[in-house]
Amino acid sequence: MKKQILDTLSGASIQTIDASVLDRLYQTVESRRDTDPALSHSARLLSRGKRKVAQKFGEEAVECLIEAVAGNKRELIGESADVLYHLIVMWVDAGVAPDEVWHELQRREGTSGVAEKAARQKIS
Ligand SMILES: N=c1c2ncn([C@@H]3O[C@H](COP(=O)(O)OP(=O)(O)OP(=O)(O)O)[C@@H](O)[C@H]3O)c2ncn1[C@@H]1O[C@H](COP(=O)(O)O)[C@@H](O)[C@H]1O
Repeated sequence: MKKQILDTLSGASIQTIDASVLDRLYQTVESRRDTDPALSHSARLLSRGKRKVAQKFGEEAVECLIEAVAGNKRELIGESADVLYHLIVMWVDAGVAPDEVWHELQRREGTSGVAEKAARQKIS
């Protein structure tokens, strides 16, 4: 995935980071499946099962929204990274490949959420 999603302000210079970092993170977590849980946090989480993986994602999401509501931008960035990491662990556990999510996002591109919701309400 080549789309640039984040411009990080580091000191005086702006460093552009590519969203392929998420693809690489997925590959890394996937590769940890059979690693000794003592050596890898991802392996430890995955070994604890689906419920624990989902619980950790939920906890990180709550921590993220707390920082957003408090208006703490720096903390929100850190918590967002935790959420993305734990979401990826949940994808690995569930057998969802990042490409499947990217395709879904691509499919939605250009469709206004307002129009999509209105169309759904007409059907039901
Ligand atoms: N992005 C992350 C990342 N973000 C957060 N964390 C870890 O997530 C943990 C969250 O801490 P918690 O105390 O909430 O979790 P916990 O220790 O399971 O505690 P419990 O609630 O279960 O008791 C911390 O140990 C963080 O270091 C991460 N661990 C790994 N990664 C990435 O995953 C890659 C592989 O890591 P390993 O699997 O450890 O090799 C790394 O190179 C990183 O790129």
